[in-house]
Amino acid sequence: MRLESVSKAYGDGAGAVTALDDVSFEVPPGTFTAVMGPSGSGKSTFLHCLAGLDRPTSGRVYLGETELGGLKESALTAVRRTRIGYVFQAYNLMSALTVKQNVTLVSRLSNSAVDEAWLAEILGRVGMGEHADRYPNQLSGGQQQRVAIARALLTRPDAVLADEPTGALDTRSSQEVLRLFRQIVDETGQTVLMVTHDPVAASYADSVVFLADGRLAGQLPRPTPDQVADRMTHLGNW
Ligand SMILES: Nc1ncnc2c1ncn2[C@@H]1O[C@H](COP(=O)(O)OP(=O)(O)OP(=O)(O)O)[C@@H](O)[C@H]1O
Repeated sequence: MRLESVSKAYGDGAGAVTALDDVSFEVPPGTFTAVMGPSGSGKSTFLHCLAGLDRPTSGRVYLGETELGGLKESALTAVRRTRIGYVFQAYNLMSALTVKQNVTLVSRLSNSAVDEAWLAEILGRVGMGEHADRYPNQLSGGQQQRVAIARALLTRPDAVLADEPTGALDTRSSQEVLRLFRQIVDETGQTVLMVTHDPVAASYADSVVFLADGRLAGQLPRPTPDQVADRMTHLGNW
């Protein structure tokens, strides 16, 4: 995944806000990257542009060789549905559906056949194999987030993009989710990109990219929580 000179402005005239300002960045395939920066620095916009959820005002976004800006809406929807998995802070599970039904909902809505063996493997991988018939309100926050991760993995996406996936979780559940992301990268070679405010969460990544005022403000390979916290302190309020 790659951003080339991407800028994104919201609104126009005197009220315009520049959320991203000429950002170029490549997410190396098969790695775990964390995105950090002060509140309002453009982290979610960065993730949304990479994910094709938001179209940049200028610049180009590539997923592999595919330039997302060149795609018609229907083709972009297909890329979003099959090649990218999303995980959000609020797990966004349907309360009336079981774990298994939640994980397969999008496939069933698009009339795609569900590979039961693959579904079982994915549920096992996120540690939810024994809870496949439970409803979300019978699960802890960490378990619900692991269901959301299983849902993101169902189409065997090239990349999983996560916006504050541990923001609502306690320390132990956060650890489970972060270990799972680490495992996805190390064992399947998929790419994970995660926006976070938490230096400990960021330290699970191979590298941290920092944003400030919509611009790239450095990168930290093999981060430790202390190094990340130190960088963030120098970037301002967070
Ligand atoms: N839909 C929108 N309309 C107008 N302005 C927006 C919109 N989305 C984001 N912005 C503005 O763009 C800037 C960057 O926002 P963004 O959500 O990307 O930052 P962030 O780093 O993810 O913030 P936070 O850590 O608080 O979630 C902010 O000034 C924000 O107010």
